[in-house]
Amino acid sequence: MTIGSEDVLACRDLCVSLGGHQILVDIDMQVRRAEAVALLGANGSGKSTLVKALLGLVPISAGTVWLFGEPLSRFTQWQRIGYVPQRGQSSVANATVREIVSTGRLAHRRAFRRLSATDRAVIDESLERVGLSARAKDPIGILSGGQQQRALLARALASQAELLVMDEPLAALDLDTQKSLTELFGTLTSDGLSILVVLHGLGPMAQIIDRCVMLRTGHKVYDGPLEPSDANGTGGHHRAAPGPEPYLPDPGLVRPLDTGEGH
Ligand SMILES: Nc1ncnc2c1ncn2[C@@H]1O[C@H](COP(=O)(O)OP(=O)(O)OP(=O)(O)O)[C@@H](O)[C@H]1O
Repeated sequence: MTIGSEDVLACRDLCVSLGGHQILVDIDMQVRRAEAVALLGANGSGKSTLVKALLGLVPISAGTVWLFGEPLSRFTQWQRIGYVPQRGQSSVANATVREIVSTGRLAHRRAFRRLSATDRAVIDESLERVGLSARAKDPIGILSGGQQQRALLARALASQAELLVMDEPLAALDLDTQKSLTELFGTLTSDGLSILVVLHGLGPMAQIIDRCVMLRTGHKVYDGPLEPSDANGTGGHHRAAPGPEPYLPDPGLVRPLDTGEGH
């Protein structure tokens, strides 16, 4: 089985079982270079599990994952991937914000070497980009939830990865911050960064998402582009939480149900 030369991430027939239950069933998907793909679906549909399986963080029961063209089992270039886990999964309360962001540079440093001037500049710029420069010396544990999320994003930015995998990165962030980070992600994808992002609602991210993959009870039920009318971001919540009725594989499902505009 071959994968596309532009694919930075791909999986075929991916199955995951946890605790005796099959969580993901025969998932095929890919993320291409410079593409931003949203992973959508109701609570418990398997989005986080899929992301973790793609990164080798949970065991795969069947199927294959490729990262940058290498099978997951042989992949070693983890510096090419930045991962922003779901909030609350990676807090180290006593570390300072700067220390957390500095760990994003680990893959670039040689063992036992201090941070280089380049490392420090990248860390400073990453803190600046998420608006946390003034909080750099604070222990991360005293920051608000949204500020902690920004620190995790800064760590991913500091890694200068080619693929960012993010699990609800904008949850708990105010709208202005969501917009400015979306703008930043848009600039980075224009420069060749690829993004796979778990979202509950598209919100401002609709502006930069090229394609969405929707899961329902562990099955992929949609993989396609956003409709042009989705670019205003109003449709995401409807898209992210399909109702209990049988799924119709119709891209119309990704159309906003209520744009709030009168007739
Ligand atoms: N370690 C585990 N053992 C057993 N079941 C698990 C485990 N991890 C996840 N699950 C189950 O897998 C299903 C999918 O969970 P997952 O966290 O992937 O969903 P999600 O789509 O990311 O949900 P949410 O939108 O609520 O974050 C859920 O029913 C969950 O209970």
